[in-house]
Amino acid sequence: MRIGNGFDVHAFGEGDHVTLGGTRIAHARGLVAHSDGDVVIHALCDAIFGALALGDIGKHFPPSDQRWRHADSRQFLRHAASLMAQRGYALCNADVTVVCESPKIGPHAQAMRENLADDLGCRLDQVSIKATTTEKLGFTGREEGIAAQASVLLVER
Ligand SMILES: Nc1ccn([C@@H]2O[C@H](COP(=O)(O)O)[C@@H](O)[C@H]2O)c(=O)n1
Ligand SMILES: C[C@@]1(CO)OP(=O)(O)OP(=O)(O)OC[C@H]1O
Repeated sequence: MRIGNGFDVHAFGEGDHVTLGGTRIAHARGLVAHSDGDVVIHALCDAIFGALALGDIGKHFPPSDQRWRHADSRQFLRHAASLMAQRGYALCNADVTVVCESPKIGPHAQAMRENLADDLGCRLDQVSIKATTTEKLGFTGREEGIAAQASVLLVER
């Protein structure tokens, strides 16, 4: 059994939507990133890479590599899932907390879980998405960006 955790932040910038957990959510601002800025998937990838002691997302998909410019982060998650399987592990469960005042995540949580379960090749009940504000405190409270934190447990196949 192996445990991993991941954390990611992206700042708000110009745009009319954010992509979280592979789900496009209309919003007054976008997220500044090399890829699509999907903090949910980036945190989840880092949790998986961490559990496998395989470094972090920037090692696998360097921000200096133009291939990942505006990339769909779901391909990062599918890659992490394939490395997990190659090394003889399967996901027991993943739990993600999204931290932002807005957008509200609740109405999109089911769609996000479905995307993540598809990419991870697991059941829906193995993937949890939660959200919290920081009660207007700190950078998320000032709506300067979105943070996500992920935990995973991997089991031998
Ligand atoms: N971006 C968010 C933030 C929160 N939620 C939901 O609201 C509940 C209350 O949030 P608090 O920060 O006041 O505890 C939280 O438990 C989530 O269900 C959300 O959907 N999107
Ligand atoms: C995802 C990558 C891809 O180049 O770039 P960003 O979209 O900027 O996201 P970050 O969370 O900073 O992780 C680093 C990179 O791997």
